[in-house]
Amino acid sequence: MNILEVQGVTKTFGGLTAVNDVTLEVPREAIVSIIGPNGAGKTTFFNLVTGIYSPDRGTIRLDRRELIGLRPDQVVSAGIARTFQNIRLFSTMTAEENIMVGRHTRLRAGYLDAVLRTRRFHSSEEEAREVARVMLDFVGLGRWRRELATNLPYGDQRKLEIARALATTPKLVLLDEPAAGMNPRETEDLKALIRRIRDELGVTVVLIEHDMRLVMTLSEHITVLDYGTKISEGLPHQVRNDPRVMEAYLGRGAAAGEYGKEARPHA
Ligand SMILES: Nc1ncnc2c1ncn2[C@@H]1O[C@H](COP(=O)(O)OP(=O)(O)OP(=O)(O)O)[C@@H](O)[C@H]1O
Repeated sequence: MNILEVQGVTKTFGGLTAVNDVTLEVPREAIVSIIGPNGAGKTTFFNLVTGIYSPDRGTIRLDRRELIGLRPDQVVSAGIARTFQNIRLFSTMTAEENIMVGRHTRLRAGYLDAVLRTRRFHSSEEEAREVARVMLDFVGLGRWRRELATNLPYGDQRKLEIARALATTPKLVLLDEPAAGMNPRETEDLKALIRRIRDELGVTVVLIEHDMRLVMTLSEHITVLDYGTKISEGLPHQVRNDPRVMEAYLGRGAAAGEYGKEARPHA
């Protein structure tokens, strides 16, 4: 069964159609990716799913519940967490505090519920601290608990953001370019972490990513956007060999030089 069903969403900014009639179905406990050249509409798509923007048309359902019209915090409560393309940590707070501030939504039954039920907490702060501890351990940052976020190595800061998202006990997590700026070793670590998020926590993962090696080895399904439109989707090898996808990437490479959008052959 699909956990997320997006049907025909469109979002325009003035004259620009950033997302054009996009349909996407994400099976429960899948790891899927959205790829496409710069400006293809990927982040806008995440912003639509998370309630930052409202689409002009279309429907977005999480477990059959319509999300359009919900505020971003209500979308989090409904079960969707995300990370951002650029690191958005509070640099003057510790790793632990960064997770505690993210966790203001109600605790639902989920992987944390099982851990927390075995203990009695005297305050919600104590409980939030325990959640932070569990999530830091899960992403392998237990030793950085009391360290300022800004002092963590770059790859660990990105993991901290993931831990913060997971602390809201989502059903679905959206990761916007999680490997951006990572070295190959950090990227390998990240890949293992994303698999564990799905395998051990049962959380469905949708990622936007430019690192094609990561995308091709991690994703069970890939959707390709170009100029806001879905131009291809399928298994990694199907997408990799799709001439429309190659053309989109090569065309956009050319667009960075002399060619404008109009000069570029359309997929
Ligand atoms: N708030 C906004 N107002 C106006 N235009 C916007 C807004 N947000 C996005 N756009 C435009 O929509 C298009 C899609 O942008 P978006 O950031 O979704 O692309 P992307 O695929 O995530 O790109 P990248 O890979 O570079 O992050 C771009 O042309 C962008 O300039």
